Amino acid sequence: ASTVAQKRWNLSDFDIGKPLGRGKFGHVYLAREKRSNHIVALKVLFKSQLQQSQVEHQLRREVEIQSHLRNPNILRLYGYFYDQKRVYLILEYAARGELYKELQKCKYFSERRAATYVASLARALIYCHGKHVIHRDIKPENLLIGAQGELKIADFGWSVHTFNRRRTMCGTLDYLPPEMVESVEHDASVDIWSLGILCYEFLYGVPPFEAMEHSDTYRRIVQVDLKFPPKPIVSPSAKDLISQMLVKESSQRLPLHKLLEHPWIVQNADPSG
Ligand SMILES: Cn1ncc2ncnc(NCCc3cnc(NC(=O)Nc4cccc(C(F)(F)F)c4)s3)c21
Repeated sequence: ASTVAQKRWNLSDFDIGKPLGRGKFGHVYLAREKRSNHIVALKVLFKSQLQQSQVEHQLRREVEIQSHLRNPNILRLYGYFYDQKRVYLILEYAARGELYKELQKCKYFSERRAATYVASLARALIYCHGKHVIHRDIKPENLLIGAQGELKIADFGWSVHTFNRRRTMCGTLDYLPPEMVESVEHDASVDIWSLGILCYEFLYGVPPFEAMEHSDTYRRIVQVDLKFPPKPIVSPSAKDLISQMLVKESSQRLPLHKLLEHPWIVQNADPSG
């Protein structure tokens, strides 16, 4: 039988449902594939905008990379199709939506919830790095929540196979490690830095180097100006983990498999993830 990936899809294969969100390049809709009744998310991208931003090659790379990734904490990209004006991404549907909205609602997460998310992201990144893929854009906006509350990394639009490493700047600087902000060579340890930023933001509700001006954020990142506010109360063990991840020298950052053995993760993360 032909797998999902080989079928040539088109819009008439789907019933389109409610909008799920809108990104810079287009909107996402709930959709049902008519023959199988399979619920998916359909991201609609305008070719004109992709051409304007010269990102078509990134989209092709994303589709290529995603077609080889299978992990419970990585949102599946089942396939794509296009018509005259648009490109459509057929995506796994994450029933509990966007993590950043959940973080805004709760202000910050409990240590158990934060550690559970960080551990599942670490496992997903170990899987990606094992396939020589670095995501490079780990931030709350790219994280979704599945039906059982599990975290799913989405949007590999900035991911690369680790032999080519160039990247142009775009989007928030907050999650970028020093070597990317300074635009020098970088490797999989960039995702360890971003995971450290995320862990801080899960616990405090804001990323550690946030500042009013880009120039101030830039300076705080390259100086690793890491401060832990007195509120909310966060365990010393959590601060120890974050301090081992937000290290300027990329080779000195805590490796992801060591993160899974860190006491804060062992004592707080729910093993099911
Ligand atoms: C909101 N929401 N709620 C539930 C839910 N369930 C599933 N998905 C959702 N949202 C979509 C999440 C995405 C996954 N993969 C993406 N990929 C992408 O957007 N790629 C992409 C776009 C434009 C340009 C480029 C390029 F060219 F620069 F590379 C790359 S977006 C959901």
